[in-house]
Amino acid sequence: MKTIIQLALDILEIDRAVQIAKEAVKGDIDWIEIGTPLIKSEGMDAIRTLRKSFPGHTIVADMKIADTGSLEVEMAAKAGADIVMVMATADDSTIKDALLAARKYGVRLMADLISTPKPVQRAQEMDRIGVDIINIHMGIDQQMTGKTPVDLVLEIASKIRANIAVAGGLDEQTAARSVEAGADIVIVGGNIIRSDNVTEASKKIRRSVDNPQLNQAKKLDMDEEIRKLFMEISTPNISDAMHRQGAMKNIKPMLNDTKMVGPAVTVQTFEGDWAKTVEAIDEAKEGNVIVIYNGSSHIAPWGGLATQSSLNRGIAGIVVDGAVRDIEEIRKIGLPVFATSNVPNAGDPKGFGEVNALINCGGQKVKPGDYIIGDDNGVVVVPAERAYEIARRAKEVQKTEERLFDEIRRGGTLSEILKLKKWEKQK
Ligand SMILES: O=C([C@H](O)CO)[C@H](O)[C@H](O)COP(=O)(O)O
Repeated sequence: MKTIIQLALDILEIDRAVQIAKEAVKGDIDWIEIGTPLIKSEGMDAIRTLRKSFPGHTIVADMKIADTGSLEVEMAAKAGADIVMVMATADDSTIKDALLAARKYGVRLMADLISTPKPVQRAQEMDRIGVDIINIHMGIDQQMTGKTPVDLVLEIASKIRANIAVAGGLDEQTAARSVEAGADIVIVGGNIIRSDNVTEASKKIRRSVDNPQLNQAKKLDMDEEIRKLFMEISTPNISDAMHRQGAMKNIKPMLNDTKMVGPAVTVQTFEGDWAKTVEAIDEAKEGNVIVIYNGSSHIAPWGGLATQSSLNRGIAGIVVDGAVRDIEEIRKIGLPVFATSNVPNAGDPKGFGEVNALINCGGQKVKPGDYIIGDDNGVVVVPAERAYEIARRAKEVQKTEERLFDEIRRGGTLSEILKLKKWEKQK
């Protein structure tokens, strides 16, 4: 059986959803899902509109039914859905009643295993009850913490007869791996709908599910993946993902077109004392960012010789809450340096302070190992324990913006496209 690609329209505005679906259909997706956010935003009219716009396509309504199974299946079916989704965590009575309604109105029932405590056991129960499709699903928030549905597909596929769908941040590689593991339907949202070229993104998923053996890229370890993601995204993307936490105040790049990512080695020093700052270079490992609190914008604890030494050690960059000097040499060396100011004066190597203490830099707490990302906008710090999650969330911010840029380039303004007035806080 040909693998089915289900496009998940997790978008709030119906016009944008229809437009994105048109572009995705050109890229050969099969089923069109009205995502839960769209249903919540536009109600059953979203199903009606997509039914009318795509008469030849299978329409899936991600109702995430948790109760009153029969009533909600009936609503979605009458609005034009061919497949209706129910939560596998719902009570068996809800699932059974939803199934009866599905049979009555000639639609199929898909059970979503999202947040199910025992997914293998629950998948078997859904299968016994007679649900048509079982969706092995890691929710968008779960994905941000590194969870993926692919391994579960392999575990469940051999144990049930129902068709298997899989969802949860799928891209070309994970879609291909899911097909190899036994998925019949791959559900893709973000990696198509937030692309600035929806048709091409859909075609890529098509190619990968049709030839899954050709799409087995090497899996990166967690640190490699965090670094790769942070290199691809901007500090504004990260600030958005952190709800405006993490940006350092008054710290500016000393170079243009600069980009820096790495775990922190921290230095606490006192005005103009450059002993610990320079010793930190020898303690740091390749790829680290040295983050210094110095507290003076007039006496520099950092300059050209320290920058050259850092380059030799493979250090990724330097951040100083304080001044630096030898700016021409720093520019020539090309290593990313961020500071509050540049001045002619250096201090003395007195030896006060500490390497790898908890410090405050640019108004932000920084502990050793926290991720430091710098670019032409400034510097942000991401706590080590949230690095993967924030990198993933910031990537989603970037993808959303890329798509919006594309829509604005075609004409219109940001507030028109987002229907901003409609979403202002109601009094
Ligand atoms: O069902 C979904 C989610 O719970 C939001 O409603 C998504 O449609 C599903 O996860 C697919 O989207 P991506 O994970 O962005 O591919």
